[in-house]
Amino acid sequence: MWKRGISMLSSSKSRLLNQMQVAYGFNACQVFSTGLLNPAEDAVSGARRKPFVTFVLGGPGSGKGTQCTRIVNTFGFTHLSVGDLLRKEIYSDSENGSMILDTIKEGKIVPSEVTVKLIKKAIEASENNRILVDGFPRSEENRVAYERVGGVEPDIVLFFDCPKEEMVKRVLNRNQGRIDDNIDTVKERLTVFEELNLPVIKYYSKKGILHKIDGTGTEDEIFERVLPIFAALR
Ligand SMILES: Nc1ncnc2c1ncn2[C@@H]1O[C@H](COP(=O)(O)OP(=O)(O)O)[C@@H](O)[C@H]1O
Ligand SMILES: O=c1ccn([C@@H]2O[C@H](COP(=O)(O)OP(=O)(O)O)[C@@H](O)[C@H]2O)c(=O)[nH]1
Ligand SMILES: [Mg+2]
Repeated sequence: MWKRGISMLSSSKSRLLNQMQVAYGFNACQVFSTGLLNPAEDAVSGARRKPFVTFVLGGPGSGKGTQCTRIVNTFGFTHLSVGDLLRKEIYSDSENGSMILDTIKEGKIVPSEVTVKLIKKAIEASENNRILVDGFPRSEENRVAYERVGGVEPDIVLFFDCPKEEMVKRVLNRNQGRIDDNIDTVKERLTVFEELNLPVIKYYSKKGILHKIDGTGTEDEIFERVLPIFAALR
């Protein structure tokens, strides 16, 4: 399985992996053959192994999606952006489409039963056993609802810590035509983040699985802070 992943890497990514080998003393084969980041199926029994799940948290515009793309390209994870899953629902014939649209427009949180179902389905459909869940859970209620339905627990949680002013600047410059990238919605989203999402982050910190990452600086500088976290998973 890892061989297929490696063969898809472009030469620039291979270069990065080489740099990582020098910097952190490991190589791609070691990363992909580790006991933690192992193939999706047991070679002998064919049974599905528990995936290695990383939750990626941070305020709006903190750089979650950007850094997830880097992690996917370097470490072969599958990226599940929960915001993207919800946006897809809006444009499908889903009965929840207009409710989801209104909720996102207002900067509030979509009811857990909707989100949890979408995440569970996406994880189960993924043939990869290295998964990034980006942007969930956004509240303690989200977290508990997910645990209740037997969703896969995160092995680690990343938190991109970024000052509010920087997050606002990034969101207003995002330019992806998102209905929630405006000053009124972002203000509400920041309030929701502080009131409802920070307690979840605290919870994972107490559990000892949180990696708090300074989310300021260039994308490259931030990714340099992310690399050792995955390097340590050998
Ligand atoms: N380190 C950075 N410095 C400046 N802009 C960034 C940085 N990281 C991401 N961005 C830009 O900021 C915006 C928000 O980033 P994104 O990854 O979508 O954040 P999130 O998923 O946390 O909302 C995007 O337009 C992205 O290109
Ligand atoms: O678990 C989630 C993830 C997203 N959202 C909604 O989707 C919006 C956009 O989320 P996304 O993660 O795409 O935004 P980002 O933080 O990346 O800007 C949020 O403000 C919420 O309204 C939600 O309700 N639950
Ligand atoms: Mg995002």
